[in-house]
Amino acid sequence: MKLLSAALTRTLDQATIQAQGITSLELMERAATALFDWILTELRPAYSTPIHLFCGPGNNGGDGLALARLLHEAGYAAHVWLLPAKRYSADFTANRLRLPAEVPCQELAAARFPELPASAVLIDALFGTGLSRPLTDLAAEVVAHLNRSPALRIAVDLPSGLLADAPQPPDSPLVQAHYTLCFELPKLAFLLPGHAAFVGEWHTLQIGLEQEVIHNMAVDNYFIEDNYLKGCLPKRPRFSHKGTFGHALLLAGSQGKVGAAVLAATACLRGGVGLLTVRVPQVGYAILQTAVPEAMCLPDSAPDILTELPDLTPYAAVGMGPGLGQQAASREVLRQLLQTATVPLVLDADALNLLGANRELLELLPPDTLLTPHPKEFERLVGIPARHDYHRLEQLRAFVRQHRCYCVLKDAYTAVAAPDGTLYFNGSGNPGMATGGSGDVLTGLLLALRADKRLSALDAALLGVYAHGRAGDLAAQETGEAGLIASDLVRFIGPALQELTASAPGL
Ligand SMILES: NC(=O)C1=CN([C@@H]2O[C@H](COP(=O)(O)OP(=O)(O)OC[C@H]3O[C@@H](n4cnc5c(N)ncnc54)[C@H](OP(=O)(O)O)[C@@H]3O)[C@@H](O)[C@H]2O)[C@@H](O)CC1
Ligand SMILES: Nc1ncnc2c1ncn2[C@@H]1O[C@H](COP(=O)(O)OP(=O)(O)O)[C@@H](O)[C@H]1O
Ligand SMILES: [K+]
Repeated sequence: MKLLSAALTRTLDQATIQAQGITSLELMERAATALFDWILTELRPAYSTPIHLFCGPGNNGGDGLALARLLHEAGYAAHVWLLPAKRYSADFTANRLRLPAEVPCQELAAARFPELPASAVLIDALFGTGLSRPLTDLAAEVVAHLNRSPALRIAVDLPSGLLADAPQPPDSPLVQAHYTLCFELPKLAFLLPGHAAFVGEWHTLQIGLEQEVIHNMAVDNYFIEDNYLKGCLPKRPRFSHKGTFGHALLLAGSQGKVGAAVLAATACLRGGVGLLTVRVPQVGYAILQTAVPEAMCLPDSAPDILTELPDLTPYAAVGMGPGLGQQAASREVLRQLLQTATVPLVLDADALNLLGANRELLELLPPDTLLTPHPKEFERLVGIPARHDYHRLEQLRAFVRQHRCYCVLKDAYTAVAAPDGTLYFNGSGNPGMATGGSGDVLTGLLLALRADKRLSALDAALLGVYAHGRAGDLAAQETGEAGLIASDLVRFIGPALQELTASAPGL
């Protein structure tokens, strides 16, 4: 699913209007009807629930006015509050005129804000994608008033005050919505950590925008939908053998962190790898052989850290990093790996920290290497703290272009960056995954998918990131979010991958 800028959204509106031979007012009516349907099915308000709609001067306000009419016609208690302005959009005015006289409709004034008790529902239709500058004066006061209320706040299209695709000036007034309901496609702004407290839970409502036009739009941000990857993992051929799915090598673990190697190894096996060899220091040998009997173990000669790179000839992919530590000897193993590897690499955790601390190593990254930093590791990799969430995404694009690599920037909405700078945001997963070892599981899973020659680097990254989150969602159904631990993720990798597997055999 594409993520459109505000400008592209406007283009899409106009193209839909032309292609379908409808008026912009009819499109607004579709939007209002979709909002109305969602409110009725999801919130099921009582007829007596006061629904206060705060409407701005543009089409976002027009949506609010049309929704107020629909609610009133269905017997609900709609109250409209208008933000006075010098100019109003044509569709705002048309819907203002269509509002039945019985619907209470007043202009907002600083001295006359309505009381908004906990029992009320507030619809924020002040500003949407047309916001051109931060809110000030009366609009800012209204936003503060809405945020003070204990009532449920629902934002239409965007929480008012949020700029659609530009960084937010610090402390600018912003509605803190519990729900944000937008049309057809989500917005990039919803996926950024700094906006979570304002966007709340977001939903997309279908309003019949032209799919053909969306299809032809060039964008560099995508959202991975639930059904997008279904069937993308090739079915296993009947006569496959363990060589079909590749032999992976995992370099992981150090004194006190052998568990990271165990988690990554079990995840790699559950990810469908044919064979797995794990390189751990001596301290990890018995642990690994006991905890993961399916994996072969090739212990390093050093007692507590990795100091030697094994012969890479047998392996289809190599993963390095979980629990590694950052000793100089391990750095040299990483250097040798980068200099000699001719197969796909997956680098995580301390392998990334070593790259960040020894930036000359970045020049050695083989093309299509997959890196999986969390934001702090990413900051160490690029060496410059991001000024804001959009800046971090710019840094991410620049990084993958410069190093011709894939980078999985892990977060609530993990971004998979391809070497051409395209970003794919993942929506699966839940806060239960914010627990030690979740990232090690992802590394193991991605290593398995990179060892599978049937998958491209991009498909492996997208499938792995999505399946990791999906495993978290399946696990949380059993354990709850608080009780989820990384080994639960491993248990659900199989079911998550099964959902993504093609039903028919590939060629
Ligand atoms: N496909 C879709 O997605 C569909 C979208 N639809 C809806 O249209 C909405 C976009 O409507 P829109 O373009 O009229 O913009 P909107 O956000 O109402 O605001 C514009 C007004 O605000 C003003 N203004 C701006 N900044 C300001 C400030 N800081 N302080 C004060 N004023 C400020 C600005 O004035 P100006 O900047 O010109 O001075 C102008 O008057 C979209 O979010 C969705 O809800 C549906 O109807 C149909 C399908
Ligand atoms: N709130 C969340 N929603 C979805 N996924 C999450 C959330 N918090 C963490 N995750 C996922 O869990 C993993 C955590 O990785 P990482 O920070 O490297 O953990 P660790 O270093 O402990 O192994 C990432 O894949 C991240 O996307
Ligand atoms: K809004």
